[in-house]
Amino acid sequence: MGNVKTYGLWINGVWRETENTANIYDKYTQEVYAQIAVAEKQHVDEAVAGAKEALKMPLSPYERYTILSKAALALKERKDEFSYVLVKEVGKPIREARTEVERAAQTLEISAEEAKRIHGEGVPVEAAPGSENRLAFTLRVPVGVIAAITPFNVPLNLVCHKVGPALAAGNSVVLKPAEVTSVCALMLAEIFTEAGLPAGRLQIITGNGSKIGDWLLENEDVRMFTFTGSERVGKLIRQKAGIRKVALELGNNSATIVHKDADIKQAATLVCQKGFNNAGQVCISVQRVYVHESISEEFIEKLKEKTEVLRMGNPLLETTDIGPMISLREAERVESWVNEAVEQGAEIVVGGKRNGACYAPTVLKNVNNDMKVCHQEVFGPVVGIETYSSFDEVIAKVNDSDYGLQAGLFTKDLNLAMKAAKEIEVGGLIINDASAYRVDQMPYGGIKNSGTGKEGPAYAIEEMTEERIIVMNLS
Ligand SMILES: NC(=O)c1ccc[n+]([C@@H]2O[C@H](COP(=O)([O-])OP(=O)(O)OC[C@H]3O[C@@H](n4cnc5c(N)ncnc54)[C@H](O)[C@@H]3O)[C@@H](O)[C@H]2O)c1
Ligand SMILES: O=C[C@H](O)CS(=O)(=O)O
Repeated sequence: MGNVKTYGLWINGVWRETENTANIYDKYTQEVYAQIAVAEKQHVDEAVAGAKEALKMPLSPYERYTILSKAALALKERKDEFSYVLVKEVGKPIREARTEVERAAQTLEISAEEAKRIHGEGVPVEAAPGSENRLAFTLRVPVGVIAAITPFNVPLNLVCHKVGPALAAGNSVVLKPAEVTSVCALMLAEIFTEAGLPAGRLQIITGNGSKIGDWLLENEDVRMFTFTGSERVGKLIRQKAGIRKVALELGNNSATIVHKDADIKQAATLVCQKGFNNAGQVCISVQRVYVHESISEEFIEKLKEKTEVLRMGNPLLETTDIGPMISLREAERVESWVNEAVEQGAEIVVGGKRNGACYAPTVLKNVNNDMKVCHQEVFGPVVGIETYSSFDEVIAKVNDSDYGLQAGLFTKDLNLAMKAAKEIEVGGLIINDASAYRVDQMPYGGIKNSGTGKEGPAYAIEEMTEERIIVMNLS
């Protein structure tokens, strides 16, 4: 472990060593490639206190804009370095890693622009009898100290989706990245320092998720929790946060409909791309595909052709399409769910094999909603296909889910597209693309067990500010 770098906690603008450390593994080779500090309660309290103290020196919207713009630029300049780290700690193929870094820089850029657009509105209180001489307007003020807790799968861009808007809105952030992919988040400390962010505005605490989560939740100086991760942890945070603000971006078992009038080749290409990206470890990854019965054979054949040529292996190679899953345990879980589905009557069209932590991109047909691969979130490279005969039937199937983040629909019929837009219960419907379409300025967030609140800097800023009414008595 001679060349292994150890990262401290980032508190009040300095690196802090801790008694205990944890290993970060290269997800493909399983070698230790870095070590992170493991925080104790006093570190968390110190970070929150420093974050609160930093708020005493407010930053103007233009200062926030400047800092975030510089951070975006610095991230772009270090794209190769960040991409390499994402390959190592996530196991994400290098081409996807580069895309994540580009998107993270865009998220910071959009946040910078939004910092200049935060505004209240005039409120016509003078229309109330007796208030003729009054004038009112709202201000949007920062919430204060925000705790941001993030998942392993998109560990740079999803951190930027929290830190960017929070800083744009004038808050301080205490960030707790996922244990197994903490390094790219820690590297952001250098980016923001270089960009001129005052000490204390961004604190980064690493270590055990449930302990740090509880210490943050116990600290009443944290005024908001913004969480992306599993439904289980999201519910815990919601229970423990009390009356404080909570934004939750949770899981999904995303559906995509391929209707009989769809461009079948386009649908097969996009379902393949968006079902197996990041080995399916994407919250809007295509999981349930509903194909009209009249085109199902042709669609399945095309999807098979596209899937069987995907190359699985070393994520550092330019030619690799699918890298390892985040752990052997996760790959074994996916394998057991697929095997169980097969025992229940599903058929493997392609895939269904595991090599260590790498699980082959897998297409199943004849699936149904009693199978885990349909009704639970797979979070792995598995796409299950079911057929349908009527549009009302397929809308009911899509809605037969505890989740509601995004869905996709391939159809050329505008009327059906609009019917789906009104009736499918999701935060976002993507027409003529698969469920996993996201660009960083759009409102993004789910309903049902997929969470509450929206991301996308303009929308997250709404969540991360309080609306204050100012009423002037002019008489
Ligand atoms: N909706 C979205 O935008 C979105 C995006 C990415 C991932 N996800 C979801 O994230 C999940 C996969 O990510 P994961 O495995 O990292 O999720 P996870 O819930 O296990 O972990 C997420 C974060 O929570 C922390 N944590 C763990 N226990 C905690 C506790 N008791 N209190 C507070 N924090 C705690 C972890 O350390 C980590 O930082 C999937 O369900 C996926 O759908 C959702
Ligand atoms: O995992 C879910 C992510 O939010 C999807 S994306 O990487 O932001 O497109």
